[in-house]
Amino acid sequence: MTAISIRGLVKEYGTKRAVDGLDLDIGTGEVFALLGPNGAGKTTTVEILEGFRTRDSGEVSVLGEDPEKANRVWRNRIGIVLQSSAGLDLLTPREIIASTARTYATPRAVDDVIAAVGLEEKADERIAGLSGGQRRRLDVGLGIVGRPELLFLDEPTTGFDPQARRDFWELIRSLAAEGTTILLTTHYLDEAEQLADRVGVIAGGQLLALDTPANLGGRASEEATVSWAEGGQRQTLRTATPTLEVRRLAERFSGEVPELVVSRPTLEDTYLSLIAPHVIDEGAAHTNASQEVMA
Ligand SMILES: Nc1ncnc2c1ncn2[C@@H]1O[C@H](COP(=O)(O)OP(=O)(O)OP(=O)(O)O)[C@@H](O)[C@H]1O
Repeated sequence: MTAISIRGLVKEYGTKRAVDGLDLDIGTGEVFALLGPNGAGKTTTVEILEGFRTRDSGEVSVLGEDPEKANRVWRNRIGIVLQSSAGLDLLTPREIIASTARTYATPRAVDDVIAAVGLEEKADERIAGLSGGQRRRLDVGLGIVGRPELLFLDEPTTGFDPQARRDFWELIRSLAAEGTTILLTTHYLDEAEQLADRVGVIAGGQLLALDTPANLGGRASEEATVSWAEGGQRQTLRTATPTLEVRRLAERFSGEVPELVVSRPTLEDTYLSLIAPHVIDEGAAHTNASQEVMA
């Protein structure tokens, strides 16, 4: 079952090709993360899927309909997280969630939405008094109140503190467990790794890579780096068999290997090397932070 199907999608702004022949299928119930540098074409693609922008060519099907021709019934089956609470400072979260709920045939209970986005303590206070992260949670609440089959989340956790991000990830996991299909754009690689079944990397309006977070760009089969301290220096070797190397080291040291670290390329390393040829700011593309796994 396919929730979203895209074939040969093209969108131009004047002479600028923002989306350049994109093909992509997203399955029903899948959590899919669209990654890419600024200007890659993510928002354009997502807004075409939401029916907010027209395309120049290509075929698009979202929940079985062409978004350009879709009606209100279709719109009620999708959830979009917008800056919906902006300009509503005098209302409370409970009031705006309740009034939004009334526009749907089978909405979630207002208290359930408030609890799902962790706004119990702020539910009856004016929106003017909410922090940036709390407003964003309210926006997410408004996006899920209609029990959408498909939820679009555009950079959902920008401005969240670390605990709020983790709470939000739990919310997304519970929505996914209920069978909601989720299309997420994010600049946080850890968010994609935590949430997504698959990730797609786009740059210049084209799909560069499509895989599970663990396998993206052949990451799972990349060599590991083993390093340790010896003779007052840091020793490093790259190997396809890190367990064997660690065992050899353990035998040589007769036990604990000093300051042993085994690391593999992180999703961020792989992502940055995929997009490097497409990014003008070369310096930013050569960061090489490796995830360290203590063996
Ligand atoms: N309304 C518009 N008019 C003209 N050009 C546009 C318009 N919207 C987007 N673009 C251009 O199209 C390209 C893709 O933009 P888009 O917003 O889809 O990228 P993005 O991947 O969402 O970027 P970001 O991560 O910065 O949000 C960019 O070069 C952008 O300048």
